[in-house]
Amino acid sequence: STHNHEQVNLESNPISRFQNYLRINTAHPTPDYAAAVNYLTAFAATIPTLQTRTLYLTTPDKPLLLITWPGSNPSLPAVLFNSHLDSVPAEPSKWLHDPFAAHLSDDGKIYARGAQDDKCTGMQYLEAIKELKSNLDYTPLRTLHISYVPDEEVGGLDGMAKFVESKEFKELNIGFVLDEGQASVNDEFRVFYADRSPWKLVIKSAGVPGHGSRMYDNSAMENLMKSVEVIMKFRENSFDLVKAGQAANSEVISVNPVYMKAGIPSPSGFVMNMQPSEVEAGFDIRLPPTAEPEFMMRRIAEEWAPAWRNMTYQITEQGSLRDYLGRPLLTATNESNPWWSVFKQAITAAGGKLAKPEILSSTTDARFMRQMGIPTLGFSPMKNTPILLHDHNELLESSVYLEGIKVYEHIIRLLSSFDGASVSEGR
Ligand code: MET
Ligand SMILES: [Zn+2]
Ligand SMILES: [Zn+2]
Repeated sequence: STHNHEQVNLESNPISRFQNYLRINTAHPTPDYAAAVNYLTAFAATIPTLQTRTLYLTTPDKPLLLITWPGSNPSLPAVLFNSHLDSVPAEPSKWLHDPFAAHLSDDGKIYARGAQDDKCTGMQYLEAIKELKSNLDYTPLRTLHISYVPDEEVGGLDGMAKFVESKEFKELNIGFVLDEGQASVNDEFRVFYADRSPWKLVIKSAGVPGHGSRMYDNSAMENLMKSVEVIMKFRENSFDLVKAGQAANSEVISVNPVYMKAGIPSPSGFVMNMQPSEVEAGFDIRLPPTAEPEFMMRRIAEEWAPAWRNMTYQITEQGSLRDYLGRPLLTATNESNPWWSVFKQAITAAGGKLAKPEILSSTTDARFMRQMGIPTLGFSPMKNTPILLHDHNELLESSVYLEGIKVYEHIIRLLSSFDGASVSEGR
């Protein structure tokens, strides 16, 4: 391999190792995947018996790192732990500390883009294996894989979506997957059995241009604003259900405006006395597995961006809501799924409490594995932690990070020594 291990700064303790990983800027739009893969590869090389492979499923700048801990019975389906290499951008000027400095405050908080989402899990997996190997000399029965994938934050098309379709993935014979979850604000760990489906909606309106002083019908701006009103009313109805305690955030269809593009630019800002002839707005929509996509499509075509109001629209659906038989992508969290029982036991063994399983309100690469029929749970061991993913001042307490390593030690041990599941169960 071409990796240069000498350049990598591997500290002697887990917190500094985590900080160094966080300092690698893998934020979009220019994630340094090579540096992240180099770092993880170097760390894995310090743990005996771990094998590493780098796959290039699309372009050379989008590596996918696969780390393998061979089990004593390779004929049993393997367990996969997944983590994405990339993160969303950060606006440094709005943070208390540089988002890529991984500053450790006096009260033990690590500030960094990716601290929660999800560079924590990526390093915790390896730290847990390191502990299991060095302290317990444990050998797994089932083979265990860790995947580090690119591009999760931009929809996963060049990452996990490609990986699950590859022959390399099929050869792994994965029986169960653990992927990222979300922080818990109380002392119960959260676990997720489904994601919401992400749609990007762009609506555009064309209209009659004219003098800024004139009132007339059918301007592009008026047409767009009418749609915005209708959409925000739909949003309010969803949100009211949540506020009234009738549904969880993740159980309703959410729609949030994320950008607006309008106006005629001028050196000092925008031309104020002209009404533009073309405007556009973008919305982030998330559909729970229970939603009917066809129904939503019709609503958008007829009410949100109707052609009769001079509107056009584009929906980019990123990953399907259903598997190839049309079943919603849910992983069973009852006794029908033996992996679920083992996972639950592991949390108990770690001294943890588990909240009622939830649908994740955002979206992860787990949907691609579920689409392949592989039972997949979302889990990030962060309790008593504010939910700061994609936010300014994303942070993680070092004590929470260290406790997470312990939790993964139990999870990895129980899942990889589980001998009872037939492959078809839990799917
Ligand atoms: N994890 C990201 C999110 O939930 C990207 C998912 S695919 C749009 O926004
Ligand atoms: Zn994530
Ligand atoms: Zn994210």
